[in-house]
Amino acid sequence: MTPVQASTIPLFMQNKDVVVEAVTGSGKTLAFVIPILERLTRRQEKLKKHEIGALVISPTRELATQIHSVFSLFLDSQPSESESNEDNPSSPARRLPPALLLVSSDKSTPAQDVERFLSTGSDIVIGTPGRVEEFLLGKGKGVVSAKELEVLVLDEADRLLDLGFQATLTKIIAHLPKQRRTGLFSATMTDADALSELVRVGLRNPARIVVKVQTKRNNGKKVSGEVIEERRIPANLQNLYLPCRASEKVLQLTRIISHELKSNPTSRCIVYFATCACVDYFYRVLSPLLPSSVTLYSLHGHLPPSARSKTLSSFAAAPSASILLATDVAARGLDLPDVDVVIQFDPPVDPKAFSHRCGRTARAGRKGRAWVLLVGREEGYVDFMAVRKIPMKKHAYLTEDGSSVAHDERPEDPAVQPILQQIRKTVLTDRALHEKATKAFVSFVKAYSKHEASYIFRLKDLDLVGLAKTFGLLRLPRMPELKDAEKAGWVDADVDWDSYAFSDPAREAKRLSEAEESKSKDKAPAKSKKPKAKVAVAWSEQLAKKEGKEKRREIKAAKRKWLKSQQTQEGMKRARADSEDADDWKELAREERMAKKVKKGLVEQADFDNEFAEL
Ligand SMILES: Nc1ncnc2c1ncn2[C@@H]1O[C@H](COP(=O)(O)OP(=O)(O)OP(=O)(O)O)[C@@H](O)[C@H]1O
Repeated sequence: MTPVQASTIPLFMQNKDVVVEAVTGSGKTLAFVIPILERLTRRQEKLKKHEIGALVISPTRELATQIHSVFSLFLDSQPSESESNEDNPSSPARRLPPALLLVSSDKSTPAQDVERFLSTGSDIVIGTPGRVEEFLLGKGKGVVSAKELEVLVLDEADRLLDLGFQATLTKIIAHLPKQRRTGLFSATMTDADALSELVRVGLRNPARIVVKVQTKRNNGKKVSGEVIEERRIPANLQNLYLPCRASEKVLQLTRIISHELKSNPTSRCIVYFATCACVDYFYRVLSPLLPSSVTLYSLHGHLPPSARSKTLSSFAAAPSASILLATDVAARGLDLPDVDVVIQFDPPVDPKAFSHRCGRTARAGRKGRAWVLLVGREEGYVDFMAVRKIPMKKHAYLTEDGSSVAHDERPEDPAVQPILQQIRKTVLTDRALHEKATKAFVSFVKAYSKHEASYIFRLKDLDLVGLAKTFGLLRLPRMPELKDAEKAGWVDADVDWDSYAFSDPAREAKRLSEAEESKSKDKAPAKSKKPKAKVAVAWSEQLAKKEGKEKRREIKAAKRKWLKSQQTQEGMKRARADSEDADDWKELAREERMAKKVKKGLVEQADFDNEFAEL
């Protein structure tokens, strides 16, 4: 057993509630899987077909799926009931039915989940909060019985609570019997978290298990020469930060990858980006910048569930040099085999995610290396993390020939321009890439403004022009943050915007017909540019119009109020951030289009104000 298993399993078996904090990759999953199996196989009475005996809730579908497969390893290899009795007639152990997985998927609806449950009679249920709620209190209400439930486990408990699932969890817990064992597991159950959340999730007199990692560190000063350092990351993890300019981030990313591949040509690596749009974009433009042996994969929350599952299994099975570009959807819990390197293009918005991201490597005693790129005053993050017992070591800037130089006082790397040209060359092959680039850039800036360590990550310090270079933008997007920014060193790409085409024929045809339409509108007699003459409107119609406007205003106000109330649930806000980004983006584009029409006199200012003043 690993240390966390040796300390947790006996306590969980002895009717103790547990709160377990142990570093990533230390074996927490088996620390609850084994007691659950032990308890259920040793029950005096077999559970009835509609009864469940154990429930495991996890924050993401990927993680729930992984936990389900760990249970399946045991459940699929049980001897048949007659076999086990022949071997050991006195053994009370009984055969358990397959475990049930409840996650959102494009293959199964909540109603089908209940049907599956009734056909298999599962004793163990694993799922994400929404689907579990639906199973116990929605479609499965009155069908599924939790009366005999013995164990509840909340895996990545701090994340579940951060994500704003409190209300859902409270409802689920209220539905479970009080005589049960509850376990909270995570690598980041800090004291404050644990204590405040314990009450909420209804643990009773829990045992707190904290497995610490201690390493010997030579401080070079004392005579004894060695001090013991406590850290919240695995002992075999080499945790590095690399300072560079904003304009050099992609360059350094590619050089780190090449550097790693040089020492291990079959390296597997995960690169974390801030948003789904960034993953989507860099997945399309990074390939030509990397050695041809590398295969890229992308994983983020906007991909359909089936695509996410397929990517994960292909990456896990990939025989050689493979790189997974991901958002924090892949930060926690995933036990991907032999990941050697983790690179963070940018530290995560939630500082807790930092150690989880790093922890996808150096698992179960294996070695691993994690890198994070830091720009300017972001170096303050190193001290910020050190206080949280996550030490980092500085790595010098990587040069073209693979050697490294000190970052301080260094002029911008001359390779920035060639790499910018190379990315632009790729972007120019498809107009859709230009859209993706702009969207990724804007989403990055928005995500940056949401960093929880806001005194380190300040929007006003962000070198937007440098960043635009690293993203390989063709031109700077129109956004308020860039209005007063210093533009020295920026040159728009030389693009013929009229002929710059989408590679998708349908999109290109649409673009051309729209361009044609707007050309013919421009050629139309000037009368179309004149403001529309006011037509006398009956007072009843005016009233109806006014009422309509008021109603719309009310709806918007209610929407704003609702949004505000949601924003109080910090985590939920973050979870939605990406999709909101997309909506905001659309809304901004619409606003810009209408503003142009106002300028041309095609739309009245009052109508514009009515539409957008409240946004
Ligand atoms: N006793 C053991 N001996 C050897 N390997 C083990 C043992 N227990 C677990 N492992 C392996 O260690 C790896 C990490 O385990 P697990 O995924 O449970 O870590 P974790 O602590 O939950 O990590 P995270 O916090 O990242 O979720 C897995 O591949 C697992 O199979």
